[in-house]
Amino acid sequence: MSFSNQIKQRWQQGTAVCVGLDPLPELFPAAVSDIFAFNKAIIDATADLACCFKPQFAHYAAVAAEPALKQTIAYIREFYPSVPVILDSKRGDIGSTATMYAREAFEHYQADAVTVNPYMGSDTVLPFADYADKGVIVLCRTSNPSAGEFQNRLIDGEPLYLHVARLAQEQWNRHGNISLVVGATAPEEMRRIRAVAPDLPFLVPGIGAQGGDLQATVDNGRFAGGQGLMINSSRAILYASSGADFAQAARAATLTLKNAINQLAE
Ligand SMILES: O=c1ccn([C@@H]2O[C@H](COP(=O)(O)O)[C@@H](O)[C@H]2O)c(=O)[nH]1
Repeated sequence: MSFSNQIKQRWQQGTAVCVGLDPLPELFPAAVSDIFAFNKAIIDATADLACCFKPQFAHYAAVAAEPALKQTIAYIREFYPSVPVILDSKRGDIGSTATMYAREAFEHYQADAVTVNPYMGSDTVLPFADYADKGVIVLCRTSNPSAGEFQNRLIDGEPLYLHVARLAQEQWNRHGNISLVVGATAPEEMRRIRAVAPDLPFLVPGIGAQGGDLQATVDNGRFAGGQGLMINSSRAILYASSGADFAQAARAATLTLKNAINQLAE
């Protein structure tokens, strides 16, 4: 099944929570031996509540744990095949290299979707978008404090992030597989992006540890008919407890977020 249909199915099952898998071994409880063991416990505790999982690439590459990343994705695909995996690697490069990055995400790691940095232009996005069944999640308006330095700069009277949203909606979405990254920390920008891209799903980081506004995210980000959001939380779920009960605490944090989103969407 395509990434787009997998996500729609998870929305219909009542969840919009993206569980971020950002392992920080220094925060692991003493009894946890390695990254895969930590991820497996989190995945087993949250899969039925999750719309998708999002491992962030640098958290693995920085500690030479690419095999644990591959093992994590393979585990989700084998035991929870209805929950898609977004590889958050924010790739972007000239076309020939972008083709290799697309192979890395979709063929080597077997991810269902990947985050892509579009700020080098269309030819950096299209090699990913050519994988029609895979999701391509384009950075549009990011959640970090300095995001506006470039992304909010006006070009022809409109902020740069809106040009990205329009290209995504009108030119890159030939296979219906494009989504946008829109940070929860920028609710007004989110409202403007939704007006330009009425039917592109949003991956929304910034809830939880970054203090984004959940009510504004739901109000400004969802489709006119509801749904449309993959709301990520990483540290607030993974490190909800540093004790032996970390997996149960992660489940409780995921359930709280899922219920809060559903309540706010009513
Ligand atoms: O604009 C962006 C794009 C990606 N991220 C990533 O999302 C998670 C957020 O983690 P929290 O612990 O929930 O803050 C992390 O992997 C970032 O690399 C983002 O935060 N903002």
